[in-house]
Amino acid sequence: MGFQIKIKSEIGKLRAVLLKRPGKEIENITPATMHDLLFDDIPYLSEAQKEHDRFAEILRQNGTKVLYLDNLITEVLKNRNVKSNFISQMITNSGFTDGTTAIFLKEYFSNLRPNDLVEKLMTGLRKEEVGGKLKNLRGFPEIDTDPFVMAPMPNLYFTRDLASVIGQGASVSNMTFKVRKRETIFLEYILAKHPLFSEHAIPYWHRRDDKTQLEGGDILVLNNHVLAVGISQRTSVEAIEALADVLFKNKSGYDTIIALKIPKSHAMMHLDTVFTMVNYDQFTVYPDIMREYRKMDIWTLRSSTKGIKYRKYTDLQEVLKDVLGLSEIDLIYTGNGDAVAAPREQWNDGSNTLTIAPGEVVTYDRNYVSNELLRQHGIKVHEMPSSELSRGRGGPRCMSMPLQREELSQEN
Ligand SMILES: NC(=[NH2+])NCCC[C@H](N)C(=O)O
Repeated sequence: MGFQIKIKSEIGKLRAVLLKRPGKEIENITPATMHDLLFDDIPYLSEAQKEHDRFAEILRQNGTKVLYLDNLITEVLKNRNVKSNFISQMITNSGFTDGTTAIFLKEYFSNLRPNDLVEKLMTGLRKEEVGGKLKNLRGFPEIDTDPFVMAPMPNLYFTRDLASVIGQGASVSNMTFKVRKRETIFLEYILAKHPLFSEHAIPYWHRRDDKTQLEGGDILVLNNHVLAVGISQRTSVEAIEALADVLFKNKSGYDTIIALKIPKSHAMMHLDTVFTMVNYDQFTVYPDIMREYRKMDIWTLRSSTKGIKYRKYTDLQEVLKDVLGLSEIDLIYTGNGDAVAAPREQWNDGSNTLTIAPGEVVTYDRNYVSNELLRQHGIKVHEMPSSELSRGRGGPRCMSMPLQREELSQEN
């Protein structure tokens, strides 16, 4: 029943994807915490779930196998030893390295069935749920203003950021912000222990405890040997160097990285919020990332016998042509580059397309200017509802982690 993870492009027909349906963790966002939790508003959960279910349905209708993160981790945790190690890791990573709270939490979580354990960890653990039983200072409600002993993980529905499949290997992220750091533990256990994946040994290009900071939203697998990686709020230049080193020295198939510097801001936290690939020679791009016509800071890192070779570019179109060996590149601007529509639609992830086959994408319906433009450029657009999910600052690409795509017959 095992299958091999394999991603050799951004656009090959999407065969299998990992999603997380938003759950009760969303209801544990408050005005006081939303900023730290990386939200700009509090989504209405039941609508967000309906929107997400429609997303999954569009994917299934188009031949994609949809796997859910919570189901997979629940299956993994049926093994008692694995469950015990997993609980310890979650507790340590929640800041309880030792002492009576850690001991209490270990026992508390060990007594939960795998599905309840998963739900509780994702939703967060309230003081009042354990207060009476937690017989130390932490158990007193007055000890601080935080209602949680363990914080919720509302960003889990952005599965993209937790890991990326590159070729036939995986890069598990080291998340920038504390509130997202524990999310990757789920991924690490799923990839290492779930029977679906454990049949084929997975090479790792990056791991969650690697020192360098890297998130999946910054990685685009352009073809079978070229990656684009954002130098961003979430991915450091050191991480890109380390990734290049591992990919180039191992049999990854990857010999070229395009590193693109993007603004370090919340609206553009990852490369995929401003740049995605939708066809062999077509890309969406948010024009404001360019200083002037097509200009930005871009470097290529190429594998050579003397180590990594660097080249600086300033023209996005030129670097894409060079590296992909194409004579023309079609850049499709978010909001048609309009002074108002472009930033408005970028804010709601108008550039964050999930490509499900060459020239075929899933987008948010609210970005109607960008969607219309994509259609004018010959792209087939499947629109999904987006009032609530968009409040988390992520679109269809952020909400999906591709596990397997069909290889392209005509590799560029
Ligand atoms: N791949 C992406 N663009 N993901 C969007 C993540 C949004 C999330 N609220 C965060 O700030 O982390």
